[in-house]
Amino acid sequence: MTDIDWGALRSAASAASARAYVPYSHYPVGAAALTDTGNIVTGANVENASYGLTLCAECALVSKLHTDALGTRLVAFACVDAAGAPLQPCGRCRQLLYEFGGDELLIDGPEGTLTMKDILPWAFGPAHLENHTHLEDTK
Ligand SMILES: O=c1ccn([C@H]2C[C@H](O)[C@@H](CO)O2)c(=O)[nH]1
Ligand SMILES: [Zn+2]
Repeated sequence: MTDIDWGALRSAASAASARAYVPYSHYPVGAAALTDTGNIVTGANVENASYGLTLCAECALVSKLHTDALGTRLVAFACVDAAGAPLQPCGRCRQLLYEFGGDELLIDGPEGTLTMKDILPWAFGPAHLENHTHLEDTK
């Protein structure tokens, strides 16, 4: 798909970052994605006094994808820092996004469009859990 409105996605991500809860890092992150149903889903990071429990912006996004019925698959994804510059998803978030976008998910990169396969090669995903033999079935 070549007709992605990356400007609109970045704007949506920036708007979402204004809703970040970042009293500890003071590092707001906003994420936005175009879904298979043509909706835009967003998320912002939500920190916690127990720092390690912080939810990344992408975590909020994938949760809202389903809870707000905005689609089932992600088509294109953008993430921005407070300055509106493209931000690379952390490793955990790459895996979270892979579940709903797969190898073909388009990613807004610093020098053009990347794919999920570029930033998470040889990914583990839902396909690996299909048609496998359950341990119980072998008994
Ligand atoms: O992919 C990422 C990487 C970091 N953060 C957030 C987590 C934390 O609140 C802040 C600093 O790490 O940035 C995200 O939301 N997404
Ligand atoms: Zn993350």
